[in-house]
Amino acid sequence: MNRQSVIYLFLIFLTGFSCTKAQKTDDGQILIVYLSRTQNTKTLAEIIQKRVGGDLVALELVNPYPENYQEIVSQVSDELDKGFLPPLKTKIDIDKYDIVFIGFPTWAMQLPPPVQSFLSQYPMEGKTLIPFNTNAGYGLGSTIDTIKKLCPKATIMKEFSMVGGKERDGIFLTIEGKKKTETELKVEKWFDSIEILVESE
Ligand SMILES: Cc1cc2nc3c(=O)[nH]c(=O)nc-3n(C[C@H](O)[C@H](O)[C@H](O)COP(=O)(O)O)c2cc1C
Repeated sequence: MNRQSVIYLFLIFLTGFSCTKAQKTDDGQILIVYLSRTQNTKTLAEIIQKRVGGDLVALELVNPYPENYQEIVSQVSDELDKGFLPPLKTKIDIDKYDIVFIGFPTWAMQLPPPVQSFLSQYPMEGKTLIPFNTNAGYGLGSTIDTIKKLCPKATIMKEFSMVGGKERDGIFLTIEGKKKTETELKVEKWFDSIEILVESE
């Protein structure tokens, strides 16, 4: 084995080592919380959890949204106009966590009301907040700005965002098969850029 191969193997070992450390979440250090309707953001949340460990929690509402797409669009638009924060069924012992991944779809180019409820309830003071998002191709809209406003005392890291479903066009879960594998690689690159493994140790 030449010197280059030895260094390469050593780097793989190091990566594996830090990954294992990051996955030690018995102390409940990492929370991955998400809102998802057609499972794209949920799948992304699971990919993140597979990589860093931590507790995975879905945001659930006291009064769930309608199944029908037009009805949810109209209800969400109304809630956003009024600044209504829907009550959450999900309760979290937030003090247990230092690092919080927050996952959400873009809704009406804004942060979905349930995620606004969550961050209003838990403003993440002193925590590291890492946003991740799926959308129908129109991007993040004002979501990150709203997160910054709701969490002025959190350290907010660079988000991960990708195209998920297009429910309006009858396209639901798309992060599966080849696209899921590609997403895993993109998430890996994102981790390299945000150095989460270094920060979480
Ligand atoms: C009420 C509602 C509003 C939406 N508004 C937008 C939007 O403004 N921009 C966009 O790109 N996608 C929009 N979408 C599409 C979702 O962001 C996209 O399908 C996302 O991948 C869904 O994530 P999920 O599968 O985790 O629910 C909207 C979807 C819903 C249900």
